[in-house]
Amino acid sequence: MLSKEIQLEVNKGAMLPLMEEFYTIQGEGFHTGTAAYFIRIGGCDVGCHWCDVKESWNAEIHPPTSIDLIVANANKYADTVVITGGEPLMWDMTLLTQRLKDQNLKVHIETSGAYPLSGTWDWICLSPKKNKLPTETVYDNAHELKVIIYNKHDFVFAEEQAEKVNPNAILFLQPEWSKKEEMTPLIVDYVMNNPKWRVSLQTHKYLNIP
Ligand SMILES: C[S@@+](CC[C@H](N)C(=O)[O-])C[C@H]1O[C@@H](n2cnc3c(N)ncnc32)[C@H](O)[C@@H]1O
Ligand SMILES: Nc1nc2[nH]cc(C(=O)O)c2c(=O)[nH]1
Ligand code: SF4
Ligand SMILES: [Mg+2]
Repeated sequence: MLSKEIQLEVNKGAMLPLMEEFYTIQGEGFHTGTAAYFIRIGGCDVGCHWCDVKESWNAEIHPPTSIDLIVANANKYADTVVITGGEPLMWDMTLLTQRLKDQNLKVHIETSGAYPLSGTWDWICLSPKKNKLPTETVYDNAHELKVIIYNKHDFVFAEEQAEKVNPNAILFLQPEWSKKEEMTPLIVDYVMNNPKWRVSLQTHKYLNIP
């Protein structure tokens, strides 16, 4: 249990349950191949059975950390910060993104969109999940839509999500890691037949980097 004081700071978004921070190469989606400082915030209740960071789900095991400390660390690295999780939009992102932007950092988010949009973002990567669909504000503001393909039905889900997202969003299909041998060839065929989509791979896993 957090003390009342710390709980109030977390509610304001002045402290956040920080799981890890690391400087790496963005492995996925539109910005693949570019250096970025990743900030992983704990807490997620979406429950994807194939999630590759299940250790992030329980916010209570990740220490509430002041955003001043998070920003000071981020500022030492590249000019781009990626906020991920867990599900970062479970928390109020207003203060964290303001402080990062005050340092002239570009601020990106990886989100399922399952919670209302908070914060000011240079890039929003929306990766919708069937269990808990995105809110309207995230569909309207996403810069990219990245749908994970675990089985054939996920192509149908991907088309439904493409109908809901704003028309400027760039569309990606990304194989679920454990099914990649089976799904990647289907994605390749799908993109050739439906060229509004692009392929996204988890390239950091091939590069053996975080
Ligand atoms: C771990 S999630 C954290 C951010 C947010 N909760 C979300 O789902 O977008 C980061 C990205 O990894 C993707 N992802 C998670 N597990 C994966 C897996 N096993 N294979 C492929 N992509 C995966 C998610 O869809 C999301 O785009
Ligand atoms: N290198 C690298 N790129 C990523 N892109 C999205 C990631 C995430 O977990 O949100 C991720 C990650 O965990 N590592
Ligand atoms: S929404 Fe993201 S963090 Fe949450 S379970 Fe799904 S992939 Fe994992
Ligand atoms: Mg990851």
